[in-house]
Amino acid sequence: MKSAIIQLPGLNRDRDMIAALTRISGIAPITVWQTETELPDVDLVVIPGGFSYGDYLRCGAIAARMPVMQAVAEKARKGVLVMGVCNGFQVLLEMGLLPGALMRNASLKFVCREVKLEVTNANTAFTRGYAQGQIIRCPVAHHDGNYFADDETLKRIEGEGQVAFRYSEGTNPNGSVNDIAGIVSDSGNVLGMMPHPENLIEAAHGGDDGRALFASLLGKAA
Ligand SMILES: NC(=O)CC[C@H](N)C(=O)O
Repeated sequence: MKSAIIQLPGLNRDRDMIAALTRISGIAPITVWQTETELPDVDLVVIPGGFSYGDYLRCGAIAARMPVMQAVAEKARKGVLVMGVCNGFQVLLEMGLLPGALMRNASLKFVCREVKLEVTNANTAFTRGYAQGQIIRCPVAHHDGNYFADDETLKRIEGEGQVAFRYSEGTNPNGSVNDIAGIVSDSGNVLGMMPHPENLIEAAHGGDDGRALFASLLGKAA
């Protein structure tokens, strides 16, 4: 599988994502700077986590308006897999590629800890390596992870199986409505999630529960 990683000033999880994709797919992703207007021919585009533009204005708002994002939106429209993790999720919401918004954590504090996630829909390109309802460990590190959507949108995404991951076992770290931790687009090829699966892929990380997500994308066993 060929992948591209978008790089923006202020991101800090891009190297972790590159390492995870390289480790699991055996092919290093192509890195694409924010000012590019075209993307290479790839199967997967990833917007990694961090603090693009210092989180000024709103997390992800400035990044969403950079030239490369039009190319990302075009790939999404064509059905190419697009994944945004943490700041990447915020960018995808700001671009309108996913519904809802991420607000300041209910605690008004930055949270950096491990949570439990339920794989709410194991029938997506990103989650098929997990069992339906499986509980996995995953780290989080953010201050704007409080997912919100209006009642109508919430009903739709819940009804259509667009909730991919939910915080479980009372570990919701940010006040997200319905414990939502990650969602897919109605077309199923765009995933946004706050937790960081790229930081739990091998023994040195203290576990490998994130591995199956990447393996799902590659059509490989975890
Ligand atoms: N780790 C991240 O990507 C953090 C995202 C964003 N800067 C926040 O704190 O909410």
